[in-house]
Amino acid sequence: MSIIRNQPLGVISKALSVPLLLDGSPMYLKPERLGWTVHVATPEAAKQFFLKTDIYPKFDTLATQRGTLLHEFVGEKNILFARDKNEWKKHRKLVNPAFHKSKPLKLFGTLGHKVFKVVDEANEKPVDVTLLMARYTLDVIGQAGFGFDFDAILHEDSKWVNVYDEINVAIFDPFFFFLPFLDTHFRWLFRDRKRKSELVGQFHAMLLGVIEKKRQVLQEKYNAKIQDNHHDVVDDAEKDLLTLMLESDYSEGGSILTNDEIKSNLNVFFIAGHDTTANTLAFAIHALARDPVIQQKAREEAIRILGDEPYDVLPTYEDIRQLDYLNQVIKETLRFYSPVVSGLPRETAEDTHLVGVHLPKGTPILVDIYNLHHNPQVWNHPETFDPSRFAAGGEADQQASAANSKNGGAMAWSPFYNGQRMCIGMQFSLEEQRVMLSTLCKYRFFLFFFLFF
Ligand code: HEM
Repeated sequence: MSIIRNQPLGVISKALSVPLLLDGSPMYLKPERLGWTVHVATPEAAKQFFLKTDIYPKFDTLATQRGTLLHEFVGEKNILFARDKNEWKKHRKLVNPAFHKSKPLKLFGTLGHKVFKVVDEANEKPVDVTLLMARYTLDVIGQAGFGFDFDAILHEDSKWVNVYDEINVAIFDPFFFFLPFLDTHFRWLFRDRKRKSELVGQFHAMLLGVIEKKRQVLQEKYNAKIQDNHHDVVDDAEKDLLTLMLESDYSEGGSILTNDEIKSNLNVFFIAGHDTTANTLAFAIHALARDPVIQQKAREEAIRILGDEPYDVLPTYEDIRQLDYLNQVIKETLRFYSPVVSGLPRETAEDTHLVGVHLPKGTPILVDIYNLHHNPQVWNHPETFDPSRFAAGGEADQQASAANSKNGGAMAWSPFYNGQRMCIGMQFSLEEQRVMLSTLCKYRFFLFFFLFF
């Protein structure tokens, strides 16, 4: 009934799957697109799953999507969908340095100032926070990803924002997502779908243009360096991910990833990094609006660290390291709302046992992040939003303590997954959230209800 009534995931989960965990079961079966799929929902089972990537390789998700708009958009070879270990390692190695440099805090802060402009211009009228955060993270991923300005916060009707939005909505259209054969075999019946495919082509052409241009600039810089030993003057933190990827490509001695592979990885950053962070930010603001006490505590901390001058500030590393309470709010938001409810499905590469349960070769399996985070056998009062779980020495620390480590306690909180294939954008996203939320705290958040009669 919950599904038919189109109720939120939390309600469906509470009604259907959480009860299956009450007797301490580590996993349950659920029908998915790939057939009956094992959903893992305890830290101990999750730990074994995360650490044994050879036994639980990614399912070839793209094989079921070849010819769909999703496949057209992300392409074949990239870090997220790679199933083959060597293929994945190649991408991760090239993408890694870009994510391990310091993060573009200045960019996060400057784009935040544009957000304030929108809020100020609303003049105390309600603001659609979900939309505004989606605009913010699109501008972040455009500029931090490949130095491209979508200008989405201030001009939501600009050409590339519309193109990207249309593609994004079309890719996850449930009709085509759950019936991919309509896309692969019957697209000719849907004229609008064909137009979406043309938009993907336009978007890709734009990306390839940017990649090619950056390659040329780097090649020239690289040649100049060889001639006059000239040193780079641009701060790594303010370089975009594409430049950092191409630079590490050069330091590896030439083009290891083709333009198509680089483009595919950039598209993955959109799929993996845009809505995920936007939704977390929107959920955090929602949680603060629902609880004035938590909101006030977060605001007092932000003012203590950033000051309450009338002008807009740009938080430094030193500042955001001190945002202890806000960090707890962010972590609790990621637990409570779990913007990624589960990772991409894996399948067992051989007959195996997971916490004593026999799983035959070829079984589809994933960690159900939402239910792991809402499992009453794991968390005290999981349906209460309580940031103090993440205070030093609090519930999360106790879970992760040495005494609980063999039971996978440290994996009880896994919004970014864990192990080798953990989210590479985790720190990037966390810094982005810390900058946005700490500076946005100068406003007071209220819930606004639409009443329909
Ligand atoms: C709140 C924000 C985010 C959440 C909750 C999140 C969550 C996740 C999860 C659960 C995975 C594992 C997926 C799987 O293996 O099936 C993942 C992987 C990944 N994420 Fe994120 N993510 C976030 C933000 C980002 C950002 C900002 C970026 C990039 C700019 C990013 C890039 C990636 C990539 C490239 C992978 C694949 C890593 C690999 O397989 O080696 N994510 N993310």
